[in-house]
Amino acid sequence: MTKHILILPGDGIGPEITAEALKVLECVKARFGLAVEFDQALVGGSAIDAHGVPLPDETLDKARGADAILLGAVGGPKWDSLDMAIRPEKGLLGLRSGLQLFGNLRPAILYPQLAAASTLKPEVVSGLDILIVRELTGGIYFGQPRGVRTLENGERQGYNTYVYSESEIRRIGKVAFEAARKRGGKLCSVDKANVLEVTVLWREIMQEMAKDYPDVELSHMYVDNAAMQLVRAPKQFDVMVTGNMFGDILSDAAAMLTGSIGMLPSASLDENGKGMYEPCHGSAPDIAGQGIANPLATILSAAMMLRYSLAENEAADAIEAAVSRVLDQGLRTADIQSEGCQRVSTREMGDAVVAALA
Ligand SMILES: NC(=O)C1=CN([C@@H]2O[C@H](COP(=O)(O)OP(=O)(O)OC[C@H]3O[C@@H](n4cnc5c(N)ncnc54)[C@H](O)[C@@H]3O)[C@@H](O)[C@H]2O)C=CC1
Ligand SMILES: CC(C)CC(=O)C(=O)O
Ligand SMILES: [Mg+2]
Repeated sequence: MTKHILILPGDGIGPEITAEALKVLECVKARFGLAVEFDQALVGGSAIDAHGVPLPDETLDKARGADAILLGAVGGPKWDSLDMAIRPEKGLLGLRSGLQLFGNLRPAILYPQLAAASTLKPEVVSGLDILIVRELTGGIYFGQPRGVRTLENGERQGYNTYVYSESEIRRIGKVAFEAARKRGGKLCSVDKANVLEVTVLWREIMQEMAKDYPDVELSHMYVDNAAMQLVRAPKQFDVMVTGNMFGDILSDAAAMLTGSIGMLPSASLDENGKGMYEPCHGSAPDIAGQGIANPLATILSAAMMLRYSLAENEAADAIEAAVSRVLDQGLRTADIQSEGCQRVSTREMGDAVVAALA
């Protein structure tokens, strides 16, 4: 049966990088005879410009009907960033919550060819392969009440609510424990249980769940220490599980260990394995339109999509091997450039991956 993939290019570098991922997907479709069809829709600023809203009903309907979604990135200085992303009913967060994509997998893997691009010394980072499991549809990004209010003394006050229910913690815990079981058997739960009650509950539930996973070694770490440990000795981690905001921040930090945020893919999954796949970075307005963005995080997200939502493991493996081959050839976009390597554009990088696949 034909599978339907919805591509949401978004804004800024989004259209540039998704175009390269689509070329790669078309190539594996032909090579492996995949029964997939592609459709596109607007989200973010491009949707505001066309329809006045960041998440048009048509886009949400198409997303609901698709077997998997590949997203570039949304946002930019032209649009109100809260409209774009943060208000739960809108934009990217509306898409994530509307589809119940609570399980965000963000693998931070250092390709050995990029050791020189990492911000850490080779001996600290070589062989790095960690998985950050981030809760994606709850926590402070969604908690109510939220807003800006005027106090009696006339001063304005901004407020948000950090809330997690037990069931939300359990379902992300399950994703993390299962992932740890399949990988190195180590899970570090990151919280701020010395200050925030919500994360005291988070820690308690992780401890309870650990009884069902005797093969997984569970540890706990406060988020401030976790940020420090990530840049001090990242290989101590195997799987990390944390809430929405902490995971957002820690994964950007982890990105630099791999050389660039342009290398970090992600999968956002619902309970049945339906998913949206996107690079961890944003729309990079500072480099949009210049043809210099790194498309590899999006191409690697497409590989995750084939593996997790379409069960096309061979095609996914082929894409990942092609990315590795291109790096072997010394081809680098600006963000991962190092001495002796050949600088290529976004399009040239996409073309090189396609050539490596052939
Ligand atoms: N998933 C999404 O759609 C996300 C959207 N955003 C939105 O993106 C806009 C920009 O946000 P920023 O905080 O600047 O984060 P950003 O991730 O877009 O950019 C941060 C830095 O990384 C660089 N960068 C990002 N992706 C790159 C790539 N593929 N190749 C080379 N360099 C890359 C950018 O040039 C910039 O210097 C904002 O409107 C923000 O709300 C931010 C994060 C995620
Ligand atoms: C709207 C933001 C939460 C997007 C973001 O920074 C992310 O998902 O990494
Ligand atoms: Mg982020």
